[in-house]
Amino acid sequence: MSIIKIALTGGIACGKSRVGQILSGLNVDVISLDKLARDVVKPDTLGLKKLIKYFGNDILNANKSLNRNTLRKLLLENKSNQQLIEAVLHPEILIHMQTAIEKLKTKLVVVEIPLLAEKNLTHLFDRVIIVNCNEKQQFKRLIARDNLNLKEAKSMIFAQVNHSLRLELCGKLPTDIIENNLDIDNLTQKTNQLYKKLINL
Ligand SMILES: CC(C)(COP(=O)(O)OP(=O)(O)OC[C@H]1O[C@@H](n2cnc3c(N)ncnc32)[C@H](O)[C@@H]1O)[C@@H](O)C(=O)NCCC(=O)NCCS
Ligand SMILES: Nc1ncnc2c1ncn2[C@@H]1O[C@H](COP(=O)(O)OP(=O)(O)OP(=O)(O)O)[C@@H](O)[C@H]1O
Repeated sequence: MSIIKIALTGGIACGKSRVGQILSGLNVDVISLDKLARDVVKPDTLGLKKLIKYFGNDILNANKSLNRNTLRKLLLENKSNQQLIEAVLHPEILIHMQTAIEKLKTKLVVVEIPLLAEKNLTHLFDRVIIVNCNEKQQFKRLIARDNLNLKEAKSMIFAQVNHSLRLELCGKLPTDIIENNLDIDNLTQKTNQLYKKLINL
């Protein structure tokens, strides 16, 4: 039987990685596309070379690694930068994802994929988990975690679709929603419950 591929998505800072960590602690294979996105821009990669070609050496730190703050600013500056960065990085990220999935021998894999709905990638998966939280929590968590100002936080949130559109765009896939507005214990409890459902599929 082929592996069940479950997309783990949701708005920025709503708690996808936390859910991924909890599932990973339950021995589920979890692949993070944010992590793969870092791998494809390591020094000397084709990904980083292409970004340098478009944006110049200003996107590098003194040690030649990618300055992620600078790339984030460029991405948020205008739509054409965002499209360019995504056109360079997404194909590489998706190849890495397929390779990682092919290596697995388990019953299911969870892929943390922030832009599932935005990039219309639902056809690559069998099911979806959407982690959602209210806007107040989302701002609070994003600002605290990434040390952004309110304007930057707003731009990151508005670079993505909102929850109802995300839900609509994932419409064809069986969907589980985790509402993450309370504490970590509550999130752990909800994730454990979902885990029991998923391993019995
Ligand atoms: C903009 C970058 C440099 C910011 O790096 P940083 O280390 O601060 O954040 P990190 O990579 O952990 O991403 C945090 C979150 O930002 C959001 N995000 C990232 N890229 C995008 C994007 N292109 N559009 C909308 N939201 C995005 C996601 O919710 C993601 O989980 C980085 O996210 C990036 O390289 N983005 C382009 C690649 C991409 O689209 N990645 C998304 C996963 S496929
Ligand atoms: N229930 C919760 N209570 C308190 N803090 C939380 C809760 N859930 C998540 N957080 C915190 O909020 C921040 C955002 O969570 P997380 O990194 O899991 O979000 P994400 O959806 O993966 O974000 P991104 O799209 O940026 O990758 C983190 O600092 C995390 O520890």
